[in-house]
Amino acid sequence: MAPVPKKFDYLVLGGGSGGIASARRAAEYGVKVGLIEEARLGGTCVNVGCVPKKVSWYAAWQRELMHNFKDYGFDFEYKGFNWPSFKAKRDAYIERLNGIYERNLESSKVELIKGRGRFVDPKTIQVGEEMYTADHITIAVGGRPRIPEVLGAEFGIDSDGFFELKELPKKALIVGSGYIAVEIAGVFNALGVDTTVVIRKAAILRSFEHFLGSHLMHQMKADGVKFETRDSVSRVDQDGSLLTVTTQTGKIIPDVDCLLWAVGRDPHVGGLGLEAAKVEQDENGHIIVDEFQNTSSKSIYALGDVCGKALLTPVAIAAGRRLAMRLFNKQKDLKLDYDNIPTVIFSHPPIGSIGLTEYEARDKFGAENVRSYESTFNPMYYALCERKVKTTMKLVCAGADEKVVGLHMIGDSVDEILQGFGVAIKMGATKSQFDSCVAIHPTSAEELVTMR
Ligand SMILES: Cc1cc2nc3c(=O)[nH]c(=O)nc-3n(C[C@H](O)[C@H](O)[C@H](O)COP(=O)(O)OP(=O)(O)OC[C@H]3O[C@@H](n4cnc5c(N)ncnc54)[C@H](O)[C@@H]3O)c2cc1C
Ligand SMILES: NC(=O)C1=CN([C@@H]2O[C@H](COP(=O)(O)OP(=O)(O)OC[C@H]3O[C@@H](n4cnc5c(N)ncnc54)[C@H](OP(=O)(O)O)[C@@H]3O)[C@@H](O)[C@H]2O)C=CC1
Ligand SMILES: N[C@@H](CCC(=O)N[C@@H](CSSC[C@H](NC(=O)CC[C@H](N)C(=O)O)C(=O)NCC(=O)O)C(=O)NCC(=O)O)C(=O)O
Repeated sequence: MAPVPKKFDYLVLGGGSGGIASARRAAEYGVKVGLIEEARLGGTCVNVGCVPKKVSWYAAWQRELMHNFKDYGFDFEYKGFNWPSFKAKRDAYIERLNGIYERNLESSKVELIKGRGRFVDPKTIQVGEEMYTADHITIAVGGRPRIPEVLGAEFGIDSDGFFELKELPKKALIVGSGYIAVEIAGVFNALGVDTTVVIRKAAILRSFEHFLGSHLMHQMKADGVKFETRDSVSRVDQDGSLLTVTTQTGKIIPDVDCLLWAVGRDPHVGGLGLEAAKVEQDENGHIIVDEFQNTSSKSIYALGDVCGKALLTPVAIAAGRRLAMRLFNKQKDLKLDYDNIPTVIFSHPPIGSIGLTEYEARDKFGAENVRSYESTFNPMYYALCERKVKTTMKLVCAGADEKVVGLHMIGDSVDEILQGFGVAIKMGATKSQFDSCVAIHPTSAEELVTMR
């Protein structure tokens, strides 16, 4: 006889950024919540994403600062970097976070169900031998790295593998041109790895405002990163611990000790029983949702990376919390506004972007109604330094009142500058309102309120 399902008010499938946030917020309203997680709590962000990535970025940043120590008068000699020691400390931090998240669930009275969940029908999820049911079910199972179909692709690693590396490679080849490719290339290069990025087109970060990718590529090259453009990997051969990579245009790249695929991510939906749940997916496997995170199946919702839109932790968290408030706190019209989501690429230097690119603004408002302001400068930090890293900032404005509809920037500290300006843009600020705020001098951010 099939076991009697254990009943919850709210079941969340996936204990990553969106799932945890939604489950804990729902529990605040006194409902009985279960959270199903098959791996380490915290999901991609905590375990193999934002958190260990940002810590790695900080390590690379320390190394970059050292290049300027002499220029600032310090008697300094670089003696090397101990990756195993750094990795051990980074791993210990993640383990601490896993524990904090488990205790947070306990204190929120969310029941953690460990194991892989699978729908058997639209109301029931099976985990191992147990069955669970709920009035409302949210799918927040995230995504996983995509591996291209290339002969010998299995000899490469993905971003998950990057965080497992026991030693720093000597010669790395990174395939891809998006967030992960440029972030990991930046870390490797700063830490002394011979780094090449293979891109199938001529530019990186092509979905962003054009100058961001070109400026970053210029700086990465100046810092020693090599690019193979308009090319792709056609086969990979292993010879002992080293790889030989052959490209479509016939280049042979020998002695590679780390080949890393960074060509996008796919929704983690295999074996989830979405058909049994009557949950529809798009042609890429992403779960189709409406603006309230409702799927095609009544009382089943989906959010975060599995929906394929704005794959960012704060997006998953915000959608999860709003959904819980809509379902359990009578905020029946609450939903996440996916417009003007700020995003940062932790490259070297970092990139910050929100809103429309200039092309998108021209398309939307007509070229005659769009005006852009741009500023490129050497931040004062580099005034005494031989090595210069330029900053560029661009405001895209539309309409007679010059509403700021896009802000794009690359340079030191833009990662921290963007959040506050994001608030202003979300509030509908105009260029003259930007200018009405007196500058803070000397900072990079002041450029944004003094542009002409
Ligand atoms: C290398 C990297 C760096 C990143 N850096 C940033 C960054 O700096 N800033 C940022 O905003 N975003 C960043 N992201 C993106 C961010 O990590 C994701 O957008 C975010 O984690 C998505 O949250 P989620 O809840 O949708 O899914 P996830 O966090 O992926 O959580 C899904 C969870 O569901 C579990 N699961 C899956 N299937 C099942 C099942 N059947 N049963 C039980 N459990 C299941 C998984 O084990 C996982 O724990 C990065 C991503 C990567 C890969
Ligand atoms: N800082 C942050 O907030 C971070 C966020 N993330 C999130 O995770 C998502 C996934 O990251 P990522 O994996 O970098 O994916 P992205 O979507 O950012 O970039 C992948 C790029 O790789 C190129 N590509 C695709 N297929 C191939 C192929 N077969 N061969 C060569 N190149 C290919 C494409 O660019 P082209 O068409 O130009 O070739 C594509 O845009 C990001 O979109 C982001 O939302 C990830 C890391 C950091
Ligand atoms: N802005 C700080 C962030 C520090 C921070 O958030 N640290 C986290 C680790 S990153 S943990 C990864 C990510 N957290 C966040 O994105 C932070 C969320 C923000 N504080 C908020 O509440 O909205 C996440 O997946 N959250 C899901 C959730 O919490 O529901 C932590 O220590 N957390 C312990 C705790 O929460 O007690 C920084 O960058 O230094």
